[in-house]
Amino acid sequence: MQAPAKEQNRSRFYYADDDLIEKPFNWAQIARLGRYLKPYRKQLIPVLFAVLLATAARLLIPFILGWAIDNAMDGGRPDWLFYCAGAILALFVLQWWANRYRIRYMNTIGQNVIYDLRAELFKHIQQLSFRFFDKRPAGSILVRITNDVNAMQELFTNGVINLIIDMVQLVGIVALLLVLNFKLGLAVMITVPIMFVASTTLRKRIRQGWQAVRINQSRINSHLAESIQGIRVTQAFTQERENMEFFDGMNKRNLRSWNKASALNQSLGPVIELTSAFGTCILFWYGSHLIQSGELTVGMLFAFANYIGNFWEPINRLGQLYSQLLIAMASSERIFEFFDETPTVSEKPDAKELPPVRGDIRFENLVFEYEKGRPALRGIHLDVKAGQSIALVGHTGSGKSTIINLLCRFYDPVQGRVTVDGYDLRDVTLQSLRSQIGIVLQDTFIFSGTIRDNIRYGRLDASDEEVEAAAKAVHAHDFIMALPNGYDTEVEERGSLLSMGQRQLLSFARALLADPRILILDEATASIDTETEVRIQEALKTLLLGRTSFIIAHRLSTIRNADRIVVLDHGRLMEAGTHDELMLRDNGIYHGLIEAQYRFLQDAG
Ligand SMILES: Nc1ncnc2c1ncn2[C@@H]1O[C@H](COP(=O)(O)OP(=O)(O)OP(=O)(O)O)[C@@H](O)[C@H]1O
Repeated sequence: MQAPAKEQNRSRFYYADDDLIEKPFNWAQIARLGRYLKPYRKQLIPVLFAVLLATAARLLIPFILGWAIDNAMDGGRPDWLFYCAGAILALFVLQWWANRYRIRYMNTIGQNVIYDLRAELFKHIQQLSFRFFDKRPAGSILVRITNDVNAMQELFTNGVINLIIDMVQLVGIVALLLVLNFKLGLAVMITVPIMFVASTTLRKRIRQGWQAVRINQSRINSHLAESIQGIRVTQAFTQERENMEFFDGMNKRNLRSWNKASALNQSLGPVIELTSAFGTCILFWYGSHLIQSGELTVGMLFAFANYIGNFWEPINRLGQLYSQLLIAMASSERIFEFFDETPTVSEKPDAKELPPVRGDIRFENLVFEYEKGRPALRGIHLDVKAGQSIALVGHTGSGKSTIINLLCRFYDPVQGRVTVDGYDLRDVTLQSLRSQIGIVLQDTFIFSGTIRDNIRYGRLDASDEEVEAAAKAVHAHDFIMALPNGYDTEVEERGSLLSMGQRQLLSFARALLADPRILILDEATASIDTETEVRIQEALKTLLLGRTSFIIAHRLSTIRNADRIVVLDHGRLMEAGTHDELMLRDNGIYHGLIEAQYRFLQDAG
């Protein structure tokens, strides 16, 4: 199978951190994983006890059988056979009961561990700063929370306990073999080093095979997430075929890597089986010699053969467990990498609560860069009085959103500071700051749920009356009532069933309900009809009343209505003033921008 050339040429969905799974087996990581079991110590003790009980029962059965052959059958006491059969039956029942208990409780513990892990990971990711998300596509984050956590599930429900069962069984059998007949015990164990060498060389290749599988799967998932999120763009640009080809290439590569890893994995079994057959040959050859010399009974040879059968099984399974462990190690390493990520914007230990603000805001000589050496803001100085509305204007990439990002403290400035009512943002808690800032984004985020839920997102304890009052104030009530179930209409995820203007009005209602002193508005760029424009402008007036507001403005009407217009260019504040003041500067940037917009509108008309 040849992967399409297109896919091979591209490095899309290749993440530098995929390479991380090349790291070797790591005990520190196992210990770190073990910490997740710690809260369940008490439940683990009876499970371990059940494991011991089941193993002891299992190991006793061959001994009883051997004993029965020597003493009941050979020894001429066939009546003892009845008791032996009874004992074996009792041991089987005990083994069955202990296994049932173990499986049930271990599943619960495993699921609880996964629950804890997932919850902790989600909580942690929510706290991470914007910088973290700048570096990673949403798909790769998604893969970690779903795939990598799921990969751990098998480890915690079956892996850990099987490891313990196999170890206990192995140790038990070795001890029994040596006690029953030291010489024969040693002889059959000659095969162990052979098996060890054969399986360790295979193990490395198996591990690399599974690593390749995980990388390929993670890419497929990232591509899937991106494709589904961007399906509209794909269809609009009729890129389905090329997307399919690209996906097909990834899918084939995944299939190939899976087949290879799986074949390697399965080759371990026959190696073990061959070695175990060799062990059985030694057993019968050397065992019959020992019987002839009177050092071994037939019954004990029978017991030995049984133990040997039970001996290869855990060794074989340990090999499989090892690959499972490696898969889980790779996943856990990627999960821990997230856990080790600390928010770049963090609260000081002595951060104060920002009291209810008036809304005086100062940007003092603000310098900021997203990437070193590429300043996005170069010395911004701006004084905003409480209640003023500021329109931020400038070419794309001039730094408008960056000012907002710093005001919300999504990032910290490289130089200078931002103050609200005289408080440096770095001295107050994030919660007390952000809870007093309302943000209305250009791409209004509509969650799945009802219209009412979506407005209430602004203030969760708002009553139905308050929700409706907010909707009325921003003129959203009429269109909501025209929907099939009014306020209880379910909106699809991201509000795809609502128009752009309707989504804007909903987000205004949401912001009004939250009633923040400081409001940030990223105005939608999409053109809307004049009637909606008028409605939105009226809604805006209600929304902005008495708040300090920053509007990344695109519509002329919004810009003109602002108390002050701030013009940015390449991260510098170039002009500030009212519309009339700025229009007086014939060669000014603002003057140029407005002229250009008029010309555009005239041409379009
Ligand atoms: N997350 C980021 N990582 C790296 N660079 C960024 C990031 N966000 C913005 N930039 C860069 O910072 C500069 C300012 O960007 P900003 O988003 O503030 O511009 P803007 O004026 O809001 O543009 P637009 O009107 O297109 O939204 C640009 O050069 C941009 O490329």
